[in-house]
Amino acid sequence: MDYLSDERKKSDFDVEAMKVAWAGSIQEFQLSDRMAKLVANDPVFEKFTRPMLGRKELLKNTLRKSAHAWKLIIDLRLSEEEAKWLRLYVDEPAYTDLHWGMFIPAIEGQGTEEQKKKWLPLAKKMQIIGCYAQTELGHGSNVQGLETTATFDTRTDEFIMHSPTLTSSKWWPGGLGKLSTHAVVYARLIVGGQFHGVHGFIVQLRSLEDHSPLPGITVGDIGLKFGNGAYNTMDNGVLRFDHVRIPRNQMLMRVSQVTKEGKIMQSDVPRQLIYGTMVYVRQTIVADASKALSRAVCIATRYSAVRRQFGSRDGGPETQVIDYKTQQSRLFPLLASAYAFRFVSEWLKSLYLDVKQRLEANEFSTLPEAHACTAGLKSLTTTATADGIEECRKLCGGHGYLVSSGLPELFAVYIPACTYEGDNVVLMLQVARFLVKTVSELGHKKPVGTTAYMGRVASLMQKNSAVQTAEGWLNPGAVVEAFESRAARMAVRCAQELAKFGNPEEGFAELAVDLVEVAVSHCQLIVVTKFFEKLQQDIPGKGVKESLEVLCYVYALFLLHKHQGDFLATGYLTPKQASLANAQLRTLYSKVRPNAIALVDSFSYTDHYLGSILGRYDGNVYPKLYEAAWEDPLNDSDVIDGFHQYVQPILKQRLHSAKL
Ligand SMILES: CCCCC/C=C\C/C=C\C/C=C\C/C=C\CCCC(=O)SCCNC(=O)CCNC(=O)[C@H](O)C(C)(C)COP(=O)(O)OP(=O)(O)OC[C@H]1O[C@@H](n2cnc3c(N)ncnc32)[C@H](O)[C@@H]1OP(=O)(O)O
Ligand SMILES: Cc1cc2nc3c(=O)[nH]c(=O)nc-3n(C[C@H](O)[C@H](O)[C@H](O)COP(=O)(O)OP(=O)(O)OC[C@H]3O[C@@H](n4cnc5c(N)ncnc54)[C@H](O)[C@@H]3O)c2cc1C
Repeated sequence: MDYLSDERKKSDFDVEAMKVAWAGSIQEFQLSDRMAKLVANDPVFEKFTRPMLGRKELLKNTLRKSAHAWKLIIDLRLSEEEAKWLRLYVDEPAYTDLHWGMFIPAIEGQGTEEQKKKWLPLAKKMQIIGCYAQTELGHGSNVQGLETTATFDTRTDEFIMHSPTLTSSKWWPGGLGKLSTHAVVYARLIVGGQFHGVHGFIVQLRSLEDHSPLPGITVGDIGLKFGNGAYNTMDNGVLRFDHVRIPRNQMLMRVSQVTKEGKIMQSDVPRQLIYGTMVYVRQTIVADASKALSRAVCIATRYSAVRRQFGSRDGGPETQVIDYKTQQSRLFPLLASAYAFRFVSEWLKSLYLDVKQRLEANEFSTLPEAHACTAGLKSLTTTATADGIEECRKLCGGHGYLVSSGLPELFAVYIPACTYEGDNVVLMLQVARFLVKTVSELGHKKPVGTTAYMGRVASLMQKNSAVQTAEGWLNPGAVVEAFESRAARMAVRCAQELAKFGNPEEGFAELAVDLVEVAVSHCQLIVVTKFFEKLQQDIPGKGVKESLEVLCYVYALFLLHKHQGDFLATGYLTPKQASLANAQLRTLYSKVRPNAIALVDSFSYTDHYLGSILGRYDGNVYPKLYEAAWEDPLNDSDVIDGFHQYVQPILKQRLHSAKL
């Protein structure tokens, strides 16, 4: 029985076409759908018992699933793209994420042709397992502050890898703790007693025979992390070197080379390319944000349609909680954000692929913009997603707190995304630096790409919003101009404040809070703009484009409402115009309402991937919650172990004293 069938009938767009729009293309949809079903129908990938397992069992279970996934990849001859989807739907962080997601990309991006030829075939056949060992106990954000050393020894043509202090211990790398045989280790290069910056080195950590650590290497897991199950399926590790020698050709040498004689040769490649793997992963994290947020929203939306509370008339049904305006005002902006992040990630991927191609042809001019966009959007989308998952939990009331709602585990797995691959504040400060530089160069350099609007700063500073009615906000030009003006005005105001400081670094440090706000407003503008640009494309299917248009306005006007202080303080909007935007937002929520279930069905998630009783496709929530409670191990017996030993004596004592 489909308890949500009435809801599904209310929608006025073609869900199958929306699934394609969400996936990006029919090919991508079919590929993803095939992999989702493959995983959902395979009992090895069951995940409901995960939060009940102890750490050792949990990790062993992950290894079993990863081995099974690898077997499927080989047996079914899956492409790299199919394998990526398969791992995503297995939905369990594992050492393989870092092997495929960072170790291999680091070699691809920073290795020479010769190094790629040697290491990539081994890695891609999984004859070696690698991780990305950058962060240390003492430093993560400050990469230049890393303390591990790689000292060149001209006599033996080797580097000596060493951990000189406790704080130089590598600390956090996923896959390092128990599984990696190799790592790309980031260390200070020392040649002839001189420090030559941080570089990547391929280091073997464990024997390929018996997996024991090689001489001079101390390695282990850093311990339990937040939440049951969740990210504890990953062996984040600690690593120390005691004068471990590696051949010279294991330094990744695309950026700088060290010759046999101990000479440093710089190629034309900028040294920022050493940070290139982070740019790549940040871009994938934006795509993952839309997946994580859409999962939470799918659960909260379906449950909000099932759940009824108050409002019964003449004994009739109570009100579905999704019909409360307050519920809509919390839920629908998240639904719109999931779509917005999906489309901005699509754009970011194309920007990244373009930069990658240029880098391969030794053309580096677009790297700073790629860095700013990946850093800023990673920060913006992960912050919103982490907060959004928690909001979805609250939107599900008490039942959202049950592990079987799927939300606690999703939250626990997701929140480190605000920290890993760059702390979100540190990353916004990078965007701010980029914007300050752009503003300072306005006189002699025309801004391009996502900062092109800064070129119109003079007019953006003067012109105020012309919106007169609530309907007036349903105009892409009016909305985009509002976001451009706000970002440009905030940037200029900050630049003026900065100019008051004699020392720019001192000014940057003092005004950091305002600078982060400028960076956030710039990144929000990017997301809004890319959503409108998406709507200019051909999007087939009855009502699909219209529904997306509604979501685009919900996203933009929700932000405008939330940050109306900025829009008012910069003088671009009047209080009346801000309240017209809010009135329009209420109308838009009413347009989303009948389509809400269809909009989350369009994510095409299997019940397996959602992992939530509240978010079940058929809406059969209460009987399944009731059933699941009885499956809890505590309910194996009526009287639990420990009762007779610890509780009964207390009860008896009370009875005894009561008699007295
Ligand atoms: C179940 C639900 C689904 C959830 C799915 C979950 C996960 C899936 C996601 C992904 C899959 C893979 C793995 C999963 C999980 C975890 C992986 C985590 C791995 C890690 O966690 S791995 C460590 C990452 N660790 C960092 O992230 C450190 C952050 N810290 C930095 O990144 C730098 O340290 C910085 C930038 C703060 C300071 O750098 P600095 O000290 O050099 O100083 P400065 O600021 O002066 O920069 C000098 C010049 O370089 C330019 N520049 C900087 N960065 C650049 C870049 N990347 N590209 C190009 N240019 C760049 C600047 O723009 C400037 O340019 P200019 O001179 O022109 O102004
Ligand atoms: C689950 C998980 C997986 C990880 N996987 C890996 C991995 O595979 N490989 C790897 O190498 N690393 C990994 N990391 C490490 C991760 O990349 C770092 O933790 C991250 O980059 C943040 O650095 P940090 O820990 O040094 O934070 P810190 O920089 O110490 O942050 C602490 C606080 O200081 C603030 N702060 C720091 N610098 C500034 C500044 N300049 N201005 C203002 N505020 C500042 C931050 O905003 C934050 O509030 C992982 C981390 C986690 C949690």
